[in-house]
Amino acid sequence: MSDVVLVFNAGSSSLKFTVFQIGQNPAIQKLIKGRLEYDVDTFHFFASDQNDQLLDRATYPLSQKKPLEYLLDWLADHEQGQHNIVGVGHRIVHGGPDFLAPVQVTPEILRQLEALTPFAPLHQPQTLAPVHAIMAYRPNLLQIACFDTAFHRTMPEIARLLPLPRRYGEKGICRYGFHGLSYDFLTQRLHQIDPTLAKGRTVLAHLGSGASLCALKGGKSIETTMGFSALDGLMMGSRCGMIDPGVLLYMLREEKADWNTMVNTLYHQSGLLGVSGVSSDMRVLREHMGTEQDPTLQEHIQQALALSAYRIVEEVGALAAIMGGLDGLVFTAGIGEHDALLRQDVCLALGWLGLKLDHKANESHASIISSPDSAIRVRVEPTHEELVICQNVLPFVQNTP
Ligand SMILES: Nc1ncnc2c1ncn2[C@@H]1O[C@H](COP(=O)(O)OP(=O)(O)O)[C@@H](O)[C@H]1O
Ligand SMILES: CC(=O)OP(=O)(O)O
Ligand SMILES: [Mg+2]
Repeated sequence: MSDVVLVFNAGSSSLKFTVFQIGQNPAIQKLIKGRLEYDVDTFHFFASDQNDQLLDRATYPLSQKKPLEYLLDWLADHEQGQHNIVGVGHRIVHGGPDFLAPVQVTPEILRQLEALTPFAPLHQPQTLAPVHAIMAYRPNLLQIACFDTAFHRTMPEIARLLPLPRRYGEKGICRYGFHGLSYDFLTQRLHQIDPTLAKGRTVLAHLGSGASLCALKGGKSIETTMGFSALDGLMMGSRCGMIDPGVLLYMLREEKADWNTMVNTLYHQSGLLGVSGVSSDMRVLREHMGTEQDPTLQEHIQQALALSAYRIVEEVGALAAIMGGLDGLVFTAGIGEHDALLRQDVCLALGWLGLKLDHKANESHASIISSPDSAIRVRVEPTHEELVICQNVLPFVQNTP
């Protein structure tokens, strides 16, 4: 029987899970990887083995089965006494001002994490759901919470402050930053493959359904585009990103918008979806670009794609200014890893900084996509938040080899 760690990575568009075998050589080895995706009234389940071969897939109406219960039952069936789960690691989106490192979840800690829900009203319940499910299913299992906010604990005080009356800061209303598990992975990876970028002035670009940039200087986060909430910064799949607060005041006063309407508009109806009127999903937009017959829709899709790249360029410039220059740019997550056209739009617009794109390398999603004489090295690196979570669980597991 082998010892395994189960990792949950709950995001806005899916719940990813990985089963890692822990041992000596290698210390961490992926055994099973899978995800749950949600539609309006159905969920889809996928699982693959260590060689990425499909093990199982299923679709059920949400009225018939609860997705997390289905996943835990599937894992129990699949385990069949082969694996001993020694710990469960979770991506928790918000650690607030106090949780700056991974922590073992107890009922009291869980209450404290739930109390942070007003800071991340959509993400916090999503990322805590697997914790609740495991507590109900196997209450004695070791559970470790790993925080998206923790990597940004190195941001200077000035980057954390919001220019609001002091009483807001005293309530924890300040800038935190997110996607920290992904940035932690990329930083570790850069130390292995490109120490110059790991130690230099590098922008890490996590471009998925949620998207943000991190200014990494000397191996530490000194600034990031998300702030108090995961709504700030870049334009995203269905989130607006940074927006003039005057627009919110207009919605409140002129449209008499209530909290639900505001949340729905800003989190679910904006971004790529809002501007294109077609989809929040980059792949769908790229497909439509080639086939859309309606000229107005064509134009709207084009504008959504252009605005998305424009906002990235704007924010890379801002982070370069904060770091006093730019040595590297690293693209990651669903869009960053796979969408060569967006990378091209961003890199061409940054040509004034001396960035030179190697078009062939970019089109083939090579690891380095800048040309050798570029002043800025541009890389494409798959992220692996689950691995960082597993690493964080190991010190808590007693008798770890
Ligand atoms: N081959 C691809 N080309 C373009 N975009 C892609 C591709 N694969 C995934 N994406 C985009 O990546 C985004 C999802 O990124 P991901 O990192 O998986 O998000 P999350 O972790 O937030 O669920 C979606 O917009 C999706 O369309
Ligand atoms: C913090 C955040 O935006 O997460 P996700 O990308 O999973 O939505
Ligand atoms: Mg993600």
